[in-house]
Amino acid sequence: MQAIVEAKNLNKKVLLGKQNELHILKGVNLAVEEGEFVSVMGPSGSGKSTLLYTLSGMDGISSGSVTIQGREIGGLKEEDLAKIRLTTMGFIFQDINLLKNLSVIDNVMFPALVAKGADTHAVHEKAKKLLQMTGIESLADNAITQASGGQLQRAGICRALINDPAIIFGDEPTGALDSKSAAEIMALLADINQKGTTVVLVTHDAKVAAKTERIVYMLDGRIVAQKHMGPFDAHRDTIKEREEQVMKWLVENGM
Ligand SMILES: Nc1ncnc2c1ncn2[C@@H]1O[C@H](COP(=O)(O)OP(=O)(O)OP(=O)(O)O)[C@@H](O)[C@H]1O
Repeated sequence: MQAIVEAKNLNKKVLLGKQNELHILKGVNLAVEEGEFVSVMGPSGSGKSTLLYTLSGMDGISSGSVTIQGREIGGLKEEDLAKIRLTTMGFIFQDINLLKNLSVIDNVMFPALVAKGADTHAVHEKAKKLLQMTGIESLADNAITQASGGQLQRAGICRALINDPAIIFGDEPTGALDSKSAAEIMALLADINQKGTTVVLVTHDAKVAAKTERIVYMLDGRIVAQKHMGPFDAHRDTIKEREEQVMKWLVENGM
């Protein structure tokens, strides 16, 4: 299996004032393979979001390297990096970041229309299919202010998928949702992953992590433990058992 995204000895430092430097990521090594479903856990401030943003090239790094599909992104021009982000990656955030003056379907279509020469009709058809897949097709023409949190998150997933990304990054994608909506969104992400898209998400929630194949645990800017759960198989496993395994692992490792 080839790594679709890989960090080698990744360091991220930021200057706080003139004198103080904060070392956020401290020599992180992580290879995510094509088709994997990975979650990143760890206490608040351990560097999870920073890892996600540096892996996706949304944030720069101080030293080390990040490669996406074998291509090191460190030396790329912003324009080239933006193109890679647009065509290779989808992003789902906790605070969904949809544009308030656009309808649900226009929000979903937006990243595809940014590309020059996009076929608006084809993009519209594809957006409709995605809305259908996520069960919110009836909201297509509604203002996003009329949608619930779970519905907005579904729209966010549709938007993340519109350019057929090879990889989806999620920063607490279920963090703002009630448990029923969170479970539905996770089922959707698992389904997308089964169809071949790599998914990497940050979560505080053991129930969310239990649905992923591999859990990476961060502490103070380092990856200190990993757990290979294997793919969730609804015929063989119950999510409750997997969640208990995750909780046990967290406790055993003093996490
Ligand atoms: N641009 C920045 N400038 C200053 N400090 C930063 C910056 N980005 C992150 N930090 C700090 O780096 C640390 C790691 O932040 P990060 O958001 O990656 O952690 P996290 O594990 O995702 O936390 P949480 O679970 O609370 O979201 C925190 O102490 C944060 O305040």
